Amino acid sequence: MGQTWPVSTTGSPDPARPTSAASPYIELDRERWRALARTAPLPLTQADVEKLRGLGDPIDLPEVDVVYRPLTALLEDYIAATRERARRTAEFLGLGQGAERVSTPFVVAVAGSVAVGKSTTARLIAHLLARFEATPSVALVTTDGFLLPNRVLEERGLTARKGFPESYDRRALLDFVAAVKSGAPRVEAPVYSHRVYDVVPGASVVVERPDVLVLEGLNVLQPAPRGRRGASGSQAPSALAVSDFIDFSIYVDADPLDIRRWYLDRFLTLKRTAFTEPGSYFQRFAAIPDDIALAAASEVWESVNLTNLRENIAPTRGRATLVLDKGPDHRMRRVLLRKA
Ligand SMILES: Nc1ncnc2c1ncn2[C@@H]1O[C@H](COP(=O)(O)OP(=O)(O)O)[C@@H](O)[C@H]1O
Ligand SMILES: CC(C)(COP(=O)(O)O)[C@@H](O)C(=O)NCCC(=O)O
Repeated sequence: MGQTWPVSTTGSPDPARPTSAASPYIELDRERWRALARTAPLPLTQADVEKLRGLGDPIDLPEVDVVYRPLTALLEDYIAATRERARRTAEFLGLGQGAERVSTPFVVAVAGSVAVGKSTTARLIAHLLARFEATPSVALVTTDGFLLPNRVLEERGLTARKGFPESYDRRALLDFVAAVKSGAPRVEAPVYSHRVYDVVPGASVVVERPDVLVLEGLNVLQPAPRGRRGASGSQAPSALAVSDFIDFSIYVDADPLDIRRWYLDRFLTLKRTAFTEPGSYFQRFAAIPDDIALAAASEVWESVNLTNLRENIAPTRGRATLVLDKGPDHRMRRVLLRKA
């Protein structure tokens, strides 16, 4: 509570303002980015508007138009360039009409804090990318399915560390993304339920070689964990990270005080809706007064989610291809795009 934590002191340098004069990013302020919407293709149709409203987020449609239409047009350009490179590589290798043989799903990752708006961004991007003729098939996977089951978290003393890198089955997540990027015809990802606050035994989402995989999660830009040394002192072969299989990454950024407010607002909304449902892990909160429930949620924010943001998530921001910086009202303030 009352946390003062300016964006520039998150433990990693603001990627737009590194200590040296040069930055690896091009910075576009709201007006400059907005101007791109005038020429970006595929304006929203009535069907899009209805579909987007049906996604359950309080989406401001003009905002979708100015932010996500240029963003998805840019992504389509990266996808086309990647496919062209695959075609040229196949030609170089003498694989004949083998663009297929080296071309795999384009993986777009969406990273950022709990409650910063990753899910909303990922859903919007997935919907908008599927409208393009070149990418009709788009799959969306969230990394929460790869969290260790509550039973295992308890055994390892990680119950209060949900969302921290060590709370995931990192090997399974890495294997999943590696299989998708290997062009495997069918890959399964486990599923997490926010209602029961646990991984759903036996449930999975199937990814069948889509044009694009949107992968959303707190830790998608995390570097590989430090490899354990084997008996011979040699480094264990675990140096790969999920980020090695990402083609384009988006870090959704905002002031932590704003994110905290969004977290608590969402908590209050859920308290009145999802928490009242039978089987909800948080049903006990539905019946207690708002101020008491909010005090408990603030404590979780400070001790779990803000700590994870500071220690593990914000330090990965500078690895993103694009940083989407949002103001207190969720409106985009600026976009940082990595120089080519
Ligand atoms: N563009 C937006 N406009 C208004 N509210 C938003 C927007 N993006 C996210 N939110 C709200 O902020 C909260 C957090 O967003 P969400 O996508 O659930 O975050 P995350 O997936 O990062 O935890 C939710 O209550 C969501 O409805
Ligand atoms: C499930 C999450 C860890 C997010 O997982 P992600 O999909 O980003 O991998 C997070 O939403 C969460 O529930 N955190 C636990 C702390 C809390 O209840 O706020």
